[in-house]
Formats: sequence, structure tokens, C-alpha cells
Amino acid sequence: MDNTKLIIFSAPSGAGKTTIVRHLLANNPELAFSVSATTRERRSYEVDGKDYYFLSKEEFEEKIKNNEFAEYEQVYQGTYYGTLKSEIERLRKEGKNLIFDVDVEGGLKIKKLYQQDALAIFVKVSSVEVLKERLNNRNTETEAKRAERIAKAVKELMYEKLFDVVIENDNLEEALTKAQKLYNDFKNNTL
Ligand SMILES: Nc1nc2c(ncn2[C@@H]2O[C@H](COP(=O)(O)OP(=O)(O)O)[C@@H](O)[C@H]2O)c(=O)[nH]1
Ligand SMILES: Nc1ncnc2c1ncn2[C@@H]1O[C@H](COP(=O)(O)OP(=O)(O)O)[C@@H](O)[C@H]1O
Repeated sequence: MDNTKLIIFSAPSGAGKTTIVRHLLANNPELAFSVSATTRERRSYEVDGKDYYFLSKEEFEEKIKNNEFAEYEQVYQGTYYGTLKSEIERLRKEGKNLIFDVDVEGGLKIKKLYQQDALAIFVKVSSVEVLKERLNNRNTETEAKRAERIAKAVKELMYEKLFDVVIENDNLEEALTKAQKLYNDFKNNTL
């Protein structure tokens, strides 16, 4: 089946897209997570093959050479992230709707590739201060890496208008309800 839906979540780091994506996955069994490949270090709570395919730089560059990515980027200096064509094809063949957690540029590229089969959602918060606070609380990065994420986030805020829909994630409950409703409407062609 190649007419399944693709639902893309992009956001500045810390806005809450991973939290929203996990919630939708837990509540919608026909949804599957598009596992990206990356060269960044695994966080203690992450599982290889479930959260990301963790690859060496050499392995990743080999796949670039072989044209295996639908899209990829060096999101942070020296760190690759990308969506493998094989991942999308495998899950669509299984009849799954796919959900993506990718950065803003990656999200727009996937939207361009899949057009009306894809819904591109931008998650935002009311201020950069909120992002900083959440990244501090999540405590998964060093000070320098956090600063890099914040600098990128400030630039990404300008991309909001290029997305199909925006979800404000100041209140998590409201954001989760809106995300579920959007997914239902998109899935049922009633958006
Ligand atoms: N373009 C692209 N970006 C990705 C992909 N996978 C993850 N990302 C993005 O890379 C950025 C960094 O992700 P991560 O290291 O998990 O950090 P976090 O956003 O701070 O949780 C986030 O914006 C992700 O959405 C991908 O396959 N392609
Ligand atoms: N509405 C919210 N209010 C407060 N904290 C939140 C909210 N949404 C997410 N968080 C927390 O903020 C941090 C960043 O969220 P995460 O989903 O990892 O963001 P992203 O994937 O966009 O980087 C996490 O610790 C998460 O638990």
C-alpha cells in the first residue's frame, strides 16, 4: 500500500515534538514511527533501532553515497540526521501511517516529496525563554550543545508560515488534544 499518510512534526529543539509524537504513537496502533539515522551519541534512555539508527560517520556517509536517504542534513555541526528511503517504504508497505520527528528543513523536504499524502505540523512555544527552560530541565546536553540548539531554534521560529498547521505547546494537555484531533481529521480526509 503506498497511499498511507505521513504526519510530520518539526519544531525548534525543546518545543515538545518528541513528547507529542510519543503520545500519538501510544494511542494510535496503526501509526508507526519513522526511525531516523543519526551520528549523534545515544542518550541513556534511547534504544538503537527504536529511537534512532545510531551510525558511525563512515556508515552514514556510505549511505549518502549510495543515495539511500529521502533527506538528510548536518543538523548540528558535524552531526548527521537523515530519513532512510527504506524506512518509509517498509512501513508504507505494511499499511502503516507514518509519524516523523525531524528538524524544520527535513520536515519541509518530506512534505515536498509526499505533497497531499503528508501533513507538516510546526510545534511552537510562546518564547525562547520557555525553550531554554525546558532544555535545562531535560538535562540531556552539555551547556555548549544547549546553546547550539537555542541558536538554531531562534532561526527556526521564522519557518512557521511554511507549514500546514501550527500547534502551540504551552499547555501540554491542550497540545496533545489538538495533535490527536489533527491526526484524526487528516487520516479521515476531513481536515
Ligand atoms: N532533517 C532531519 N532532522 C532530523 C531527523 N531525525 C531527527 N532530526 C532532528 O534533529 C534535531 C536534533 O534531534 P535530537 O538530537 O534528537 O535532539 P532534540 O531535538 O534536542 O531532542 C531535531 O530537530 C530532530 O527533529 C531526520 O531524519 N532528518
Ligand atoms: N507543554 C509542556 N510544558 C512543560 N514541559 C514540556 C511541555 N512539553 C514538553 N515538555 C518537556 O520539555 C522537554 C523538551 O521536550 P521534547 O519533547 O524532548 O522536545 P523536542 O523533541 O521538541 O526537543 C522535555 O523534558 C519535555 O518533557
